[in-house]
Amino acid sequence: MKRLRTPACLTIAGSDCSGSAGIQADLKVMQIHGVYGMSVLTALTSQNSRGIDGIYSVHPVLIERQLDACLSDINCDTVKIGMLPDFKSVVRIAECLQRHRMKNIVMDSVVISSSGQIMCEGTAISATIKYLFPYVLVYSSNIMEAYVLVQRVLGHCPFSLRTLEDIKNLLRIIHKAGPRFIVLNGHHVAYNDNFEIISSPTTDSFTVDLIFDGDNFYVFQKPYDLRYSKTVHGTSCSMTAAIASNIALGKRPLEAIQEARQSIERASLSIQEEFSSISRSAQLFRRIKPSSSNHTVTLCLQSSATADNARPPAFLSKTRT
Ligand SMILES: Cc1ncc(COP(=O)(O)O)c(N)n1
Repeated sequence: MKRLRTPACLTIAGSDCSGSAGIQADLKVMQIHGVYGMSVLTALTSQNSRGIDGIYSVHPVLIERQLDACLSDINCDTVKIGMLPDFKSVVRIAECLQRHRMKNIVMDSVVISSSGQIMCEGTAISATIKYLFPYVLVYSSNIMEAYVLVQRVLGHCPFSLRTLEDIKNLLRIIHKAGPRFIVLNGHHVAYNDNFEIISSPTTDSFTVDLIFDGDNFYVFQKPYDLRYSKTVHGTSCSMTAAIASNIALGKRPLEAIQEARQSIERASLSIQEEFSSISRSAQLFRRIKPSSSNHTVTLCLQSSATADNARPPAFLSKTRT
């Protein structure tokens, strides 16, 4: 059926003055996908590819006013949430999103930046779990952030991270707290053939990304590649903005997630390392190509307890392990 209007997406995030992460990355990615982008700023930062040296939070009242201004005027298909600096902002955002009955919420966990900077107060994480998680459709994080989150959910993490099964258990706990789909970026962690985490990767080591939908784990195993850990900062902002855009375009969550992962991964891998950071950033955004919706994705499905009933969507061709 022909679309009558351009899909619209709202990003609630911090500003990255250097243009690679946060609001700036989100709007670029939405534009690439042909989605109309709106933005609510939660914080101003001074940063570049080497690190972050200043964070200034926007007053929660002004965050709420920005949100009301956008949502009371423009029909919004998807909300993408990034940096949430403090408790009060989270509470205001949660109230406002409920008031406007926003359903398609995609959240990027912005707890620690790729340069190692803490991006929010601890109480903001607790507020996110309590007030926002019940409404989150897709939640995306890396392993360290997932671990910090589980510590906040349970008060402590009841196991240490030694194997892939431990990582899956983190996702099971997060899923119980609310988000319906969880995307785990695992490219910093290396495994051996027994799926044990190893600290000194060899040429045989591999990494694992996961998607969990509450029933099934979709497992993406790749050779450990140093290039993944050297990509431009803002890669996870771009990936979640791509997921939000795909959902705004009418794709189902698993399809939206998988296409976004692939397009960002392809773009990241083709970046030429010899160039300056600004040029690498420019290359990333230039090379993000939204996937066409009718391609087949081959992935490896590892089922949880419901293995026998597991029925992946038709567009995923599965191979069981
Ligand atoms: C405003 C803002 N939001 C998010 C990130 C995280 O991105 P990364 O972890 O790639 O540094 C960032 N650096 N700045």
